[in-house]
Amino acid sequence: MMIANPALQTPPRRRGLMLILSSPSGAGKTTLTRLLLQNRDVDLTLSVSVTTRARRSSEADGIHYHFISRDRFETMRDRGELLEHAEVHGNYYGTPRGPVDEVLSNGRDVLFDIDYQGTQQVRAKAPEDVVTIFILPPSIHELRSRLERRAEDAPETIAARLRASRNEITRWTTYDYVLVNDDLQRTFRDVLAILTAERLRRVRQEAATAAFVSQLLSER
Ligand SMILES: Nc1nc2c(ncn2[C@@H]2O[C@H](COP(=O)(O)OP(=O)(O)O)[C@@H](O)[C@H]2O)c(=O)[nH]1
Ligand SMILES: Nc1ncnc2c1ncn2[C@@H]1O[C@H](COP(=O)(O)OP(=O)(O)O)[C@@H](O)[C@H]1O
Repeated sequence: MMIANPALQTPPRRRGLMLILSSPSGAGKTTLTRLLLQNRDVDLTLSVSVTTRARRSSEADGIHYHFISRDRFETMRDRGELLEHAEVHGNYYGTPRGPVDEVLSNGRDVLFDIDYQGTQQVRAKAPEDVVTIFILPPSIHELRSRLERRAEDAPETIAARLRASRNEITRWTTYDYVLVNDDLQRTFRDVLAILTAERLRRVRQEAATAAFVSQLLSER
């Protein structure tokens, strides 16, 4: 006779993880993020940052960023509403804490497109739950071409981002994984492989596996 065990009918979900993508401007974070979010099997929720930079013509408020004033940013920061924040290329960027906490507490995973400063802050707060990937361009020449082809920024903005890219690139050593984004589909497959393996880590499956193992061991 089968005896229903209510604890096994609703196995605990694994811990949610935080997948962080960082790169110099133009290496391909936004493109990879779009591919990840478009894929129905991936099940990631994007953390939508607040920023004080001007909206690009391709961007929508509330989808790519929440575009806010400096005053509003400083209020959010001072009230502790940001999980992390940094000044990048002369603008403020930050991650609203509330939506991230909500997704993680439901056992789901959050995707972040943030810089190395923000990555350090999130890692310091939740070292066990963070998976970090740094995306490198195949060359500086290609990085410049991509920024120019994207044609979203003024020439002086592109020049400033290229100058900053040299410092950003040196941060690769602080990341768990480093990918050279030459062939986009290949990089995307590598990101998926990392995500799949990280989701399967024992520490993230501990509660569900313990419940399963006790069921296995109770079999006669
Ligand atoms: N620390 C931090 N960095 C962010 C956040 N949102 C975006 N960034 C980073 O800010 C930098 C500039 O982003 P963006 O203005 O969208 O330019 P792009 O990288 O050229 O697309 C990138 O390195 C982003 O990863 C955030 O909430 N926190
Ligand atoms: N692997 C790739 N090969 C060629 N072009 C790419 C590749 N990845 C991204 N791009 C292009 O490069 C430009 C910059 O990419 P984007 O994703 O906006 O970079 P980031 O978000 O890191 O600033 C975009 O026009 C994008 O279509």
